[in-house]
Amino acid sequence: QQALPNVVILATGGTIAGAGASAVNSATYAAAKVGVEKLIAGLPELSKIANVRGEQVFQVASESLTNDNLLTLAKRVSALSKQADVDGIVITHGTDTLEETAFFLTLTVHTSKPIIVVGSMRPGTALSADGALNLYDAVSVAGSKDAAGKGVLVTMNDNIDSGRDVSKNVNIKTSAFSSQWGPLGMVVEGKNYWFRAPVKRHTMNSEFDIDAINALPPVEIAMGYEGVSSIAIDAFAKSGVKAIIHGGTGNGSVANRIVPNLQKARSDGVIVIRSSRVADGFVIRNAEQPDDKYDWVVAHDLRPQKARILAMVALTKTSDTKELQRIFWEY
Ligand SMILES: NC(=O)CC[C@H](N)C(=O)O
Repeated sequence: QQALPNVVILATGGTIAGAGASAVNSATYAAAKVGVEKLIAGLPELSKIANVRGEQVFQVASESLTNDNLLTLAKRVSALSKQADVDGIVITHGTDTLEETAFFLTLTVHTSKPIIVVGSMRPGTALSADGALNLYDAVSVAGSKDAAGKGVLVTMNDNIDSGRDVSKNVNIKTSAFSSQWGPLGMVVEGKNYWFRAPVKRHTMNSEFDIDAINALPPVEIAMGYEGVSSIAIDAFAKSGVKAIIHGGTGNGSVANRIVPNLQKARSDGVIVIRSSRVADGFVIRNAEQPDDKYDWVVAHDLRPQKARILAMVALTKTSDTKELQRIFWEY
């Protein structure tokens, strides 16, 4: 229909495409089973709010996605966003790493058209399945003009969150996704209600462009905890990683016995990025560790898995630690 927006659904798998043996299987089921055509056919309400078509990009549980998958998906989103007959794009995705893909897309796809990443916590076969409404909301937001220019968004549980800020914070409830900075708005019965806008650089305003990125450098994460050894850090450094994200305790603190190992990694050319395993808050430069002296970078408010995404993207352009720190403040 002419008056309706054209929305493309890129399906990648996850619970939103999951199926269980019975309606009471809300947690025991197989992810990534239902194809995109069936997802669309199962939600006839979509045809009232958009001209929807689907593409099956992958059919996987999101914990198994690779860097190559990220590149493939982002390049497809970028190509579609340049088409005059596409007004918005929805990506259906497993929830386990949804926040990583959403952040990657918001850093690298140059468009102001709405891009929405969506998943569900229960398979479509379960009682009170959440996928249908989440997908309806995603298509609705993707087709609305007021969602343009806000970066990649996530619609889960009636909220509209920033793809940069949002994380999976509960692993078993439909209220799984939230951000310490709050949602940008809510979507109710096909209408968007906005309350805030992102201030970090994204999409049109990003210096990174997926059309120019063909490979991502290896970046690994080492956790901090009582009794931590240097085994992981030494192995990562030896393997040739370009950066190590240290998911430290508290304010990004680092056990004194592994500081020399991280210093050695840095002097061998590995970028060291301090983040925190604590869900909320942020890491302050030169607090806990002398970052200036050691030539380390801090991850601002990004959790280790989000810091890894930004590090990979940033390292496609620079390995200068001052530049990397600027990037971590700005994105
Ligand atoms: N709720 C989910 O989507 C989790 C299913 C699966 N582990 C995934 O991330 O794809």
